[in-house]
Amino acid sequence: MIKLAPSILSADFARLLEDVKKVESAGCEYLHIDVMDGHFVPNITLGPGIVKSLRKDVNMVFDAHLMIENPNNYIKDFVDAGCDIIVVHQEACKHLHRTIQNIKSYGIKAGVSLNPATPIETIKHVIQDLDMVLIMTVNPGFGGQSFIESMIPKIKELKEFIDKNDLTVDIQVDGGIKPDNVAEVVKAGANVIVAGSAIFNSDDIPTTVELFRNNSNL
Ligand SMILES: O=C(CO)[C@@H](O)[C@H](O)COP(=O)(O)O
Ligand SMILES: [Co+2]
Repeated sequence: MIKLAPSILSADFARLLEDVKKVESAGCEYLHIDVMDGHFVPNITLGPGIVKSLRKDVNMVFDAHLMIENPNNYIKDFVDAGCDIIVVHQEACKHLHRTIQNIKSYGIKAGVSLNPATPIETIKHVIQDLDMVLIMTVNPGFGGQSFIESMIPKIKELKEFIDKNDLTVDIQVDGGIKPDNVAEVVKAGANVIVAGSAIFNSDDIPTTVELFRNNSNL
């Protein structure tokens, strides 16, 4: 069974709560919150204040994808805002082990994200502490980009590593995932599917969500 995580980057920020309620009532499990600082990635999005406001009216699992420099300095703010999972980028953490422990010290789930060019090898010594690994299937920064096909063997490699070492770690994929390629990533081993433009730009969100689920049933 996959978990669907619509990315709010493609929501209408002027109608954010209204849009989020649409994906919640369509049965999506996670709300994927893309936080960008204009340094780690060129784009700027939102901070913990907006997350805190949404938290009051939304019951989905809040999955924060921090695309920011020095994420360790902001973990507490996002925990206090109500995040359930915090994902940091391997490339943004000088002391990745410390940041993972910091996230877990608040009793929430910790994840690490890998840019397309970053090998699985770089998280080999911390993966036993993780709840989720995020394989970026586009270069981070923007919604609506094309899926990078060469990430399929990377997802498979991660899945094999997890199974071989008897770990319980979710594999999240993010970027360019649509109803017509979801089967491919699920077959490779992904079980948490981020989709921004495919869901929020759809005229019929419940039908699109159903299509994602039907197509991922292998
Ligand atoms: O983290 C990011 C982009 O950096 C993503 O979460 C995107 O927002 C996904 O959008 P689509 O590619 O599904 O439109
Ligand atoms: Co994201």
